[in-house]
Amino acid sequence: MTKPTDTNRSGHAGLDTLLDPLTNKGTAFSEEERDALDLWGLLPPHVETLDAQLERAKAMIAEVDKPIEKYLRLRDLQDDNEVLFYSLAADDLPGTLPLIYTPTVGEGCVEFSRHYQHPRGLFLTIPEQDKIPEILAHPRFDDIEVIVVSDGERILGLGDQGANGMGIPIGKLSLYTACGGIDPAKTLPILLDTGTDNKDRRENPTYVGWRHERVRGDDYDAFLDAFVDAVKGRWDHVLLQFEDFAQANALRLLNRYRDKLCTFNDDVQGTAAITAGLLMAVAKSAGQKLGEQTFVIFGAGSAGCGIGRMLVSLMVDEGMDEAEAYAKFYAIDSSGLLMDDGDLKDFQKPFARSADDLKDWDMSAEEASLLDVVKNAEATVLIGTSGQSGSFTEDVIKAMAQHTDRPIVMPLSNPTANSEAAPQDVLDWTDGKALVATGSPFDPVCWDGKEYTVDQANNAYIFPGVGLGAIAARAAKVTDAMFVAAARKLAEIEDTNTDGPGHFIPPREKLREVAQAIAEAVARQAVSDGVAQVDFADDGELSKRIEERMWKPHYEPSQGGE
Ligand SMILES: NC(=O)C1=CN([C@@H]2O[C@H](COP(=O)(O)OP(=O)(O)OC[C@H]3O[C@@H](n4cnc5c(N)ncnc54)[C@H](OP(=O)(O)O)[C@@H]3O)[C@@H](O)[C@H]2O)C=CC1
Ligand SMILES: CC(=O)C(=O)O
Ligand SMILES: [Mg+2]
Repeated sequence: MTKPTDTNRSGHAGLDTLLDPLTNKGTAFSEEERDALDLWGLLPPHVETLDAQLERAKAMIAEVDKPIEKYLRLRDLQDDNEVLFYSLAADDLPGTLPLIYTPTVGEGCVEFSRHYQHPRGLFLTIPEQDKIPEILAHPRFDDIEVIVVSDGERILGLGDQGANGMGIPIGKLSLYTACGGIDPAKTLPILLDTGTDNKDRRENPTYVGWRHERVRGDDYDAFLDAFVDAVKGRWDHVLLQFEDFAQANALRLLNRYRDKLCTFNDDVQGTAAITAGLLMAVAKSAGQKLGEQTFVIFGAGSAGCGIGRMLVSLMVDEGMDEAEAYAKFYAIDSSGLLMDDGDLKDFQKPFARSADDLKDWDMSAEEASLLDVVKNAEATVLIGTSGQSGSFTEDVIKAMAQHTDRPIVMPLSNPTANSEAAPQDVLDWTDGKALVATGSPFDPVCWDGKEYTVDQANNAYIFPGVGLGAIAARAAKVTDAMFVAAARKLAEIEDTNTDGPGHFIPPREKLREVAQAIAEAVARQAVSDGVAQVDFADDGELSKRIEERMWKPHYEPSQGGE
């Protein structure tokens, strides 16, 4: 998160080394290092290896039961010693991910203020807008390569968490390092504190954010512009990932900044790529085209419509006319099925249906429930990006199974409690016919006496690789084609297994290999799109350069030490 500086902050260089999580090795400082850094007395005498520290850290996490307690211990570890934290993540990625990421990170955000202790990342607030360039100018940020920024307004499916949303940029960047191999010293989480409309947060005595209603309109835009200008002015090249902005801002800000710097919106574009990648893998395994499916998107917001747009572009690549591809979709928001005479947002309009489309239905669009839409549209793919727990009910899922042998059900909302359905239920309701992928991790499901893991369709499969590829290529901007390249690569990686709920993307254990493979595809696409600002002699050099930049947790000899 921060770059160690040469400045002697506490007046004791050794103590500064211990207090900085990027340089601290704790009990692993050798005797020579203890001499050189004047650490004697500041540490217990026994010198440990990283492996021994790891065993102790694992035991410390294992001894508490609740995920939030494990999360808090892991966050403490990260703030104390990043090498040890990432060693632990590497040791058991599938086990660590649900703690440092969805679902537990959601609770971590809700509880963020109550547990706030250590500084990590930057809180930039509207009242201090003029100070942004000065704050970013500090030499400790010279080497930053990846920033994840949120304004905390749409944290997973948990709504406005204000400054508590900082847990998300921290969690996403932990995955950038654990999966994408980005050196933690080159990552910077940022929370733009523009107030919160969550009264519970604002009025809670422990709340650490700016106790002000959300600033909107021109003042919000001016603040965002000031921030983006400051980022552009500060670094020759940096990747800026927007995360968990509310619908009114997500796509709007993406369109505002996407041609100005290397930036993307993970909820819009990363989510689209994981969903499209998985659906392409399904189509490939069935020898079908995407265009043979009929899609219902339940939750026609940033993520849902982002998914729809990418699927349309892929169907057009398959040879379908664009209007015909849009006609494959039925999209629903909290007001119901999107209709062309309705009050729609611009990004929703291409997905709208006409009265003529519904002429054979027994009810009006206003009366049509999700069940009615699924039945009448004969949906084969049901995507949930609504944040509404349990909305894929038994009758909805059974209705799908009546007109397709292999209903594809994707309850993508996070965290787990907000999932539109539980995979075991979906399997039970369809006599094991449904293919299921969820946004948050679920326990393995059981069908016909066999246990199956469930694919996790989460943008964690995409953003670490896209980010790594974009910075390796020093991409001036992130093109849509780079996300399509990521989706296509994902679809290529894994041999699929159509048993039970299906298995179409690599398991979480392989997220680092996935990120590396995607990074190569993305960097290659950046070159062919003319946005790369470095040359690669050939594909081999591109792969080598990406592999070489992937940081692994290890201790460097400390200055003056061995
Ligand atoms: N698996 C993954 O990788 C990802 C999952 N997600 C998840 O997707 C969810 C939505 O995120 P995002 O798209 O950014 O949020 P948005 O607020 O942009 O979209 C939510 C959509 O759901 C609709 N909705 C809300 N309530 C209902 C309801 N009762 N019936 C029908 N539709 C409803 C909203 O309608 P309206 O606008 O009318 O309120 C809106 O269209 C979150 O839970 C998030 O965690 C997001 C990104 C990645
Ligand atoms: C995964 C993710 O980005 C979200 O739920 O917002
Ligand atoms: Mg998100």
